[in-house]
Amino acid sequence: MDSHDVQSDLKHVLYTREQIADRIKELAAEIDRDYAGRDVLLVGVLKGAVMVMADLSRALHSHVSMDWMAVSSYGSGTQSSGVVRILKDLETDLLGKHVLIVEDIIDSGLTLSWLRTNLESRGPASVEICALLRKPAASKVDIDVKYVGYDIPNEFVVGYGLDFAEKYRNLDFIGTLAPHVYE
Ligand SMILES: O=P(O)(O)OC[C@H]1O[C@H](OP(=O)(O)OP(=O)(O)O)[C@H](O)[C@@H]1O
Ligand code: HPA
Ligand SMILES: [Mg+2]
Repeated sequence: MDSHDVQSDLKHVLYTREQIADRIKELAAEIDRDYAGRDVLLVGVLKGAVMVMADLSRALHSHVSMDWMAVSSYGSGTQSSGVVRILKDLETDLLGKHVLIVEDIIDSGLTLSWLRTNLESRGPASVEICALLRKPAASKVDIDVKYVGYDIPNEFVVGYGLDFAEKYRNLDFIGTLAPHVYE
């Protein structure tokens, strides 16, 4: 195949679309149980969390609203800069709301640690986190994450919303990137 063949950029598949769908249904069942009788505001973190948000929200039976925030700490590299910038803020007033932050991945944890503190300062009734992936070995800060899909090894992953230099977000599975792509 030519140099645009996506498969040749990947080392291996970590989770298939079926595995992701099953895990998201399990997380949704937990969330429905925990938030029974309460309205939830899902806050999706653009752009990585788009796929998780779309599938998780449709697997939930609770009443939910959705809003979006865009923050950036990575630019086009594979290492977090640690400097978080708000690129787009929420449109919703968080006062008295039960907020559930929806993320694709916790890597260093710097993005979510900063975001949680930021949202907690806006007077919500509660703030919890749901992240599909977490890399325990890469953690630079302790964060209390209530819902985690999978703990994964410390390798750069792409697909299902996750990018490398804005590519691969549209893959319907999660895979690890072959080193030749970023070295
Ligand atoms: O735990 P951390 O080390 O902070 O990394 C995790 C964050 O980095 C990625 O987003 P990025 O800033 O690349 O933006 P994107 O979602 O638009 O890809 C990812 O979607 C998380 O938001
Ligand atoms: O492993 C990753 N892949 C894609 N985006 C990311 N942002 C933080 N970690 C990652
Ligand atoms: Mg990214």
